[in-house]
Amino acid sequence: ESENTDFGPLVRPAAERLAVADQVAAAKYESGDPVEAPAREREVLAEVSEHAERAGLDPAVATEVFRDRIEANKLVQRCLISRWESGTTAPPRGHPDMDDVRDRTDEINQGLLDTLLGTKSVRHDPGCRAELTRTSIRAASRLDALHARALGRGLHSVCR
Ligand SMILES: O=C(O)C(=O)C[C@]1(C(=O)O)C=C[C@@H](O)C=C1
Repeated sequence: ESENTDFGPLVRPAAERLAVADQVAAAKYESGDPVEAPAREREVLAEVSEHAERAGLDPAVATEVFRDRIEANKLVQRCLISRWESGTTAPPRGHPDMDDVRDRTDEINQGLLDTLLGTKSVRHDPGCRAELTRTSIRAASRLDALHARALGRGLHSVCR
């Protein structure tokens, strides 16, 4: 079966964004900063909205999709940090620089926006939900349970 479904380019960077959540969690675990970073969220969403507008994508739609990505990201961070705090799993030893991690997130966001534009017609197709589910199940098989769940959460509003 082909990997190359219409949603592949949308689901892959979503999974990649969640891998970055581990790094964000490690940095916050170390610094004690809260998972929630409202100023950064506003910055991300303003950027998304502006880029969407320029690309001819409904900014409200793009914002909704990215709010889900952010929620998924926070789900992973909260869960990992509580595991590390409770000693369920050993905390990471090192952590990356937060600015580097956010630069990486910006790159992924840009790629995601491009694919949102490229998947406009399939996202409006009545078969969207089924096809999206198929693609995400395949991608989730390479993830642990937490990231698989978060992947689903992050894709809530992809289908119109
Ligand atoms: O940059 C961060 O601090 C993150 O945790 C990432 C992220 C995001 O997904 O873009 C998620 C939660 C924060 O509230 C802000 C942004």
